[in-house]
Amino acid sequence: MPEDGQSALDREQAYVSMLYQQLDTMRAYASTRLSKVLLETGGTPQARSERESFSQMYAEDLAKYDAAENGLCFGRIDLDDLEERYIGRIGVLDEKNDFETLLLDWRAPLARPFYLATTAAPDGVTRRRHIRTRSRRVTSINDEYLDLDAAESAGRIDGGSVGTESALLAALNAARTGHMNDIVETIQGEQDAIIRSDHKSVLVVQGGPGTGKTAVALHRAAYLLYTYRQQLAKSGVLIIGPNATFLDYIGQVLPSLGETGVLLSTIGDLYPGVRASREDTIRGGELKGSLAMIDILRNAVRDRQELPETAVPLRFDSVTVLLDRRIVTRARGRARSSRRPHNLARPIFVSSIIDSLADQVVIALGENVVGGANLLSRDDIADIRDELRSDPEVMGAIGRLWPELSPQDVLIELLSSPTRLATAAPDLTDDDRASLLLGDEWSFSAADAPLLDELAELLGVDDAEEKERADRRWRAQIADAQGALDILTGSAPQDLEDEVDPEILMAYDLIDASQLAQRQSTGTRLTTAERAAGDRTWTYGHVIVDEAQELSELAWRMVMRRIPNRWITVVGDVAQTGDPAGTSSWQRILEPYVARRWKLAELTVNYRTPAEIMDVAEDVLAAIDPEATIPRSIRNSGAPPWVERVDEDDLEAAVRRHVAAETGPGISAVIAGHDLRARLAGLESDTVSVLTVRDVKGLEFDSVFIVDPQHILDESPRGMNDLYVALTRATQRLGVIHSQELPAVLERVHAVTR
Ligand SMILES: Nc1ncnc2c1ncn2[C@@H]1O[C@H](COP(=O)(O)OP(=O)(O)OP(=O)(O)O)[C@@H](O)[C@H]1O
Repeated sequence: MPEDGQSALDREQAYVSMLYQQLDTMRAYASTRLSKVLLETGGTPQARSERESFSQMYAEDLAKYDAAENGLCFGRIDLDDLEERYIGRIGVLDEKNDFETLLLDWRAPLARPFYLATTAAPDGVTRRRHIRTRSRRVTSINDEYLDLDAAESAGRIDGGSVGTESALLAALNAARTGHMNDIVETIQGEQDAIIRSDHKSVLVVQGGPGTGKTAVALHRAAYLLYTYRQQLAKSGVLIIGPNATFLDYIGQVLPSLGETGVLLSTIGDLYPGVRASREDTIRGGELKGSLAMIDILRNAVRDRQELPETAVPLRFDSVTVLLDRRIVTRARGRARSSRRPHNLARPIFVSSIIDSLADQVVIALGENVVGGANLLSRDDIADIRDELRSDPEVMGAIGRLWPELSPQDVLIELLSSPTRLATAAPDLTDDDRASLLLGDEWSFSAADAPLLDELAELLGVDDAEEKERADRRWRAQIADAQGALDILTGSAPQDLEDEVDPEILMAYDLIDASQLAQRQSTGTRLTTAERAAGDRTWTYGHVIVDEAQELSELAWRMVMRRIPNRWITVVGDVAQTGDPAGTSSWQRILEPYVARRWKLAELTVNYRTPAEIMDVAEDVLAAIDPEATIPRSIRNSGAPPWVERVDEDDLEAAVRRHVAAETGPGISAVIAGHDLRARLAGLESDTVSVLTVRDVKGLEFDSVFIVDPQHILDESPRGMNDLYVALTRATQRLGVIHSQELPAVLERVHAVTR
């Protein structure tokens, strides 16, 4: 007998309530265990370290349960063998009933037909049910029948109090909040294939605006962490986004999926200890991202390996030695021919100079004292070298010729000195060099981070002393652990002392001192993401680059250093490239790293922007690339884009009027060129942002107002791409307000002037 809407709702409510009860039980268990572990004190070092890993595990479980609270269960599939599978944010098992599955984690292979089954390829699924909940209450259900028999035997496919709007359209039409939501309930087939792709090299996800590239990238991170947990928990996953606003916008998605072990960063913040706080000029940023910078930086480092203009006399003991060009040239040649990075080649330079100076001392002593030089033993000469090495004047003079350098020092000095820059970059024009110079403000821009990273490679870190200290610390830790094990063994029952019962395991049988020391030190360590963030040489298990078209060639080198296994998901749209240093071809950018061994996956449906707006955007896309195809919009909004011309003086008032007319729920953006943005900043409020195109990359708003689009075109060599990005940010409404001529590519908006 067909199930009516109300009884279907009641039935699902009963099931969902049972799942929440299970969730409460799981939560109570984790919380009790956590408090118990936290209350315990003392015990052996091993017990302490076990407690720490348990408390971390229970805390993570609790965070996962909290994240699953909203929309715990959102779907169900019925299979033709009458099996029913409920799909949700986490897996729930029935502990009292042979660990039977009550709820499948959306990432589990058995949950996959929920996303993939279609009427053409039902994959055994007869019905897919979307279950929508608010708090713990089931508010509606929406069924799709994948085979006709099942539809007919159900009598009514949709109707009554059962959901009347598909879950996908409901999600797409919802007012925006300024934070991205997860899409686990409505992942589409072409997206699912990418999220679960088992491709182990570079996977490029190319798709037009609004096709869900970012959503897919984030869900792929969650899927990979779930599927390859062992492998990725230690090395971590890095997600790179275009700017801090964007990272804030997507920041909640992974925690809502119960995943915390991911580092989100911009390129500008990827170099540890440096925060980008300055903006380059367009030409400056473009140059900084180009491969030409590698030679310039190499020259800048070589420029710091100096020869003295005239010989430097140095007083040592009773003699004077000369640090002359010949000695320094030879030492520099030796150090350079070692092909080591600057700081690591420095000891070779220093040794060579010390040897030459020691020779001079020996000769001078021979001249001063009868038979002096011959009287010196090998040990005496070694002492002379040691003394020269500890002489501040001598070491100061050597240090000025081949100083120990940090990437920050080299970059600041290069970009603040026209002379140094001219020496390092003789091939650049005067204008280009001027575009690189810092002026009065000595701070870093986003494009400086890859330069610092490049310099860190050219300079190397002479960490021999730090390593020696770490070694000493490690040996001390092992000695402590050994002591702890000795005490444990010493406290074994007396009657076992003489004849240890081979059946009774002693501490030594279970763990040796170095393992114990390791456990103790990992117990106090930071999370994987925190450790990775502070370590320039960290290599990740997987890297996801979003808005990847914006990365410069040097930024790619920086990313690739962090992922030697090349397991990368690259997400972007070459038609949206705004940065002049960005890319218009995936092959060109990836070739040096993986040749042609990368795979392309395409997304073709636009979930964000209504068809009316995409009609306008299509003309702009054709101007960027006549061959490109625009993604198909999944819905119409019924609100055609409009345009209004006003006098220059009325511009601000007109924008204010339109913004004020937005009274419904949701958020708006006013998008303008750089200078205009500053003029319009006063319009900002909780629901209105005034932004440049660079700032709106990857974001979306219910309503978008573009002000004087000609400004946007004029402002950058990639102005047309910027306009395309601006046009495709709206989920509902688009308006253009202008005082300058309207660009010809926007004629279609003209046609619908209101
Ligand atoms: N399967 C889906 N179910 C529900 N919403 C979806 C789905 N796919 C995408 N969306 C929504 O569509 C909007 C656009 O997605 P997203 O920002 O990931 O697109 P994008 O391709 O990265 O866009 P752009 O290149 O313009 O930045 C978001 O609001 C996202 O939540």
